[in-house]
Amino acid sequence: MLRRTVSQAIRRQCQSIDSSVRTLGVSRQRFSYSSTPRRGLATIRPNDLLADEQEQKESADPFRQPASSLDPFQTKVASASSPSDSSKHGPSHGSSTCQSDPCKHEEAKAEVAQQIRKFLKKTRQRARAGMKADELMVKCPSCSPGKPARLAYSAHLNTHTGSFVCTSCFDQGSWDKYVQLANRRPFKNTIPKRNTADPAPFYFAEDLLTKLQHNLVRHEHIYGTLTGTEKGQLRLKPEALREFGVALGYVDPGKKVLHRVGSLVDGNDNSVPCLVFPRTAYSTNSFIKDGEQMGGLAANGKQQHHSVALSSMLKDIAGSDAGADSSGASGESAQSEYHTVQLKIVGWNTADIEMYYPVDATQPGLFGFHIADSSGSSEVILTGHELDAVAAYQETGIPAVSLPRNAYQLPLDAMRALERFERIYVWLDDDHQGAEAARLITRKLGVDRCLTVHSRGDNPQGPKSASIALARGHDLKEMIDQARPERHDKVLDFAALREAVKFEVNNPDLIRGVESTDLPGWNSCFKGLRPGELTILSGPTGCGKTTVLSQMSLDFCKSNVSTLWGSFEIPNVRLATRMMSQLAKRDITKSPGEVEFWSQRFEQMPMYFLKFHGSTKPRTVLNTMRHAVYAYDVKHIIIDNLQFMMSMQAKGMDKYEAQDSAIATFRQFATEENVHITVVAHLRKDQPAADIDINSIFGSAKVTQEADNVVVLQKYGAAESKIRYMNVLKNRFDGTLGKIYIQYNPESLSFREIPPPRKRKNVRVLAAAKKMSMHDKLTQETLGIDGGSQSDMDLDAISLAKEHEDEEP
Ligand SMILES: Nc1ncnc2c1ncn2[C@@H]1O[C@H](COP(=O)(O)OP(=O)(O)OP(=O)(O)O)[C@@H](O)[C@H]1O
Repeated sequence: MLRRTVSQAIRRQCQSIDSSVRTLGVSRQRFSYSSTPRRGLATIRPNDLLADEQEQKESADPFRQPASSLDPFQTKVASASSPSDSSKHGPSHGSSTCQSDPCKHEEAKAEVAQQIRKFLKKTRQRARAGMKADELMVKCPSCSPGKPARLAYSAHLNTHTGSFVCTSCFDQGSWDKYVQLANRRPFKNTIPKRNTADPAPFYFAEDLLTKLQHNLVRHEHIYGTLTGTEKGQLRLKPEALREFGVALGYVDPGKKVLHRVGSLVDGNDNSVPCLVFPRTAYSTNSFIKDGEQMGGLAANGKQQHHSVALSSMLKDIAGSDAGADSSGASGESAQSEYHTVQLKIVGWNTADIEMYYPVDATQPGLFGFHIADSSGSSEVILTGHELDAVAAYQETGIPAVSLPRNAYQLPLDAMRALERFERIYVWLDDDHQGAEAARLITRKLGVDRCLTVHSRGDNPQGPKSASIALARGHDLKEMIDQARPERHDKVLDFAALREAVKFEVNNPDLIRGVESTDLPGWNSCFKGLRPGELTILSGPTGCGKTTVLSQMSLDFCKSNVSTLWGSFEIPNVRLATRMMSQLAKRDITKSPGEVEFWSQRFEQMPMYFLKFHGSTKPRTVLNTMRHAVYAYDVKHIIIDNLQFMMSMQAKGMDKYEAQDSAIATFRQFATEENVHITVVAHLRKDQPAADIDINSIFGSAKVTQEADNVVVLQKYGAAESKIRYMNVLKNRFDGTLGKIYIQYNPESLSFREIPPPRKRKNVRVLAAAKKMSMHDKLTQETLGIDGGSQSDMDLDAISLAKEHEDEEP
C-alpha cells in the first residue's frame, strides 16, 4: 500500500542523478553467521531500489558498532553490556552465575523477556513468531526505519538473550545495540495515522484454503494425475496431499498478479488451473484481529513445539490494543499452532505462472514446516520442489520441507527453520544444476549433518526427482538409505572423480550449462552458462555491453540462476529500470501505470545488486560477493566494469598489475565458490573492428589467460547501425569460436538474434540494398518504401548488405 514504485525512483533519478549515485553508493551492512565475521555485505534487492532518499541518507549514519565475532545466539545480553549500560538497557545479571545456577538462569531469562516486552510495547511493534520456538520477528533497527511495515519485520530476536540478527541488511548484535540503534533512529510509523500500531501479521483464512483444497479434489484430471497409479500418474496419497495442504486455484494468465486471493477460488473461461502450495509458520495468535484473519493448519494433534513463554510474550506485547483479540486467540492457540503465511501458485502444465501471494509474506514460512516442526523428528528431507517433498514424506515417513523458490535458494530464514535437525537429506533434482545446488546448500547447512540423495543412482536414465521416482514405482526408502555425504576434501583421488567422469561421458546433455532462451547462437557456441568459469566481455565504448549483459542476466535469472549485479558504472536504479523494460519487452518509462505490475514480476526473480559505485577495493567487493553466495545462493556474478571498479585502486602498483591481481582473485573465487563470473573490461583503445583480437583487451595477457571465455561485442556496419556481433575469441569448454549476430530494438531496449550475413533469408532486401548505392530510386521501389520512411531495420539490412558486397557471391 505504501509501496514506493520504481516510477517514483525513476522520477527522482531524472530529478537528480547525483543523488541516486550518492544514495546507492552507500555500503553499510555487516553480518556474520560464521565464527569469522564477514564484513561489508552491500547487496540490495530490486525493491530496495525503491527506498526513498531520506532513508538512504539515514543509512549513512556513522553510528555503527564494529563487526562483532560474537555469535548473537549464544551471547548473553549482560555479557555484552557494561554494568552502566545494562542498568539502562539490559538486565543486571551475569552470564556465568546464570550457567551455574539454573534458578538464576531462569530469572535472567525472565528479566530479558520483560525488557524485550517493554521495549517492543514502547516502540509499538506487532512482533511476529519466528522460525524457531524462542524467536521473535521484530523491526530491524538498522534497516527498518522508513520501510513499510510489511517489509520492516526482518530482524530475528532471541527471546532468551535479546540478541538480534537481520536477514535483510544482516546487521546483528546484542540487545543493548538493538535498543541504542532503535532509540537513535526511531521506527517511523508508516501506516495510516488512525492506526496506532503496525498491522497484525497476515494469515490465510481456513475456509478459503479448504475451498481451494476442494477445488483440487473436484478437478478430475489433475487430482487423478496426482493420486492415480497408472503410467504417467504420480501415486501421491490423498492424505499426504491433505497434510501438506496442497490445493488448486485458478489464475487469469493475462493478469498474473493476484490482487485478491479470493479470485483463486472460482475460475472463469480464461483462467488456468494452478497448484497452490501453502507455506506455514508459527502462528502469532495473540495478534489476530476479529474478522481479519482466521484459522490455519493444525498439526494433527502431534507434539507442539511453540513455546508457551513465547506465546505469552506475544500476547503481553500486544497489550491493551489487542485485548479484544486475546480472548479469541487463546481458544485458537489450543487448536492451531501453525498458520499459512504465504501461497506459492504454480501453473499446471504451464511454466509461465509462478507467483506468490502475498508477494511479501509478513512472516517467513516453508512448505511442510508445520509437519516437520511438530514431528519432533531429528531428521528432515529438503527438496527442491513441493511435490517432491510430499512424495518423499509419504514414502519414507521422514518429514520433508521444500526450498521456497525454484531457484534452489536457501534463504537464511529457512536455514533457521532447519537449525534443530541433526540430519538433513538434501534431495534436489539429480542433474547438473541440482548437484551444484546440493553442494552449495550442504556447505551452508553443515557438511557433517547433510547427506545428498541421488535418485538416479548409477543409471543416467533413472528418475530425476523424488516425485518422478515415485511415479515410476521406485523404492524411495532405498534411495534415502543410499544417501551420501558430500566430499569436502581439497584433494581428490581418481576414485572420487570416477563417478563424475562416468556421468559426464554418459550424459553430455546434462553437463551443459543453463541455456539462454533469447540467444540460441550463444548456446551453440558456449553450450550454456556453467558454474566455476570466468567470462570477459569487452567491446568499444557505448556499443551495448551493459545492455546485452543485463538482457542475458535476466534471461538466465528467469531460468532460476540467482544473479548478483555489480554495476560500478551506471547507478542501480537506472540499471533496474532498463532491466524492467527488457523484462516487459517495451520501454517502461513510457508506461508509468505498468511499473507496479512489472516491479512485482521483477521482485519474484532471484536478482540482487551490489551497493557499490565507482572505485571500490577488490577485497571489499570480494567479501561482499562471498557473502552474497552464502546468503542468496548466487550463481552468476557480473562486474561492470573492471576499469571503473579499479580506478584509483592501483596503490603502489601499476594499473596493469592491479588489474591482473583483481582478475586472478575473481578467477580463484569462481572456482572456489563454483559461480560463473562475467567481467566487463574495456578495450585498450577504440580500433577498427577488423583489428580487434584477444590482445585488444585492456590490461596484460594475464586477463585473457585467466578467463575461460573471451567475447568482444562489436559494431556491425555503418556508425548508426543497430547490429552487433558477439565475437567469441576464447572458449575453454570445447573451443568453439564464432560470431553471434544480434540486432538492437530501442523499443524494448533488447537485442534479438539475427542470422549471420551470408545466411540471411531476405535476399530480396539484400539485393535491393546492394543496388541502392547505385540506384536509390530503384532500391526504394524494390523495398516498397518511400525515401523518407526507411525503418531502422531496413537501414541495418542495407548497411549489412553494403558491408558484405564483396562477400556475396
Ligand atoms: N546496438 C545498439 N544500437 C543502438 N543503441 C544501442 C545499441 N546497444 C545499446 N544501445 C544504447 O546505447 C547506450 C549505451 O549502451 P550500453 O551502456 O549498453 O553500452 P556499453 O558498451 O556498456 O557502454 P560503456 O562502454 O560506456 O560501458 C544505451 O542507451 C543503449 O540503450
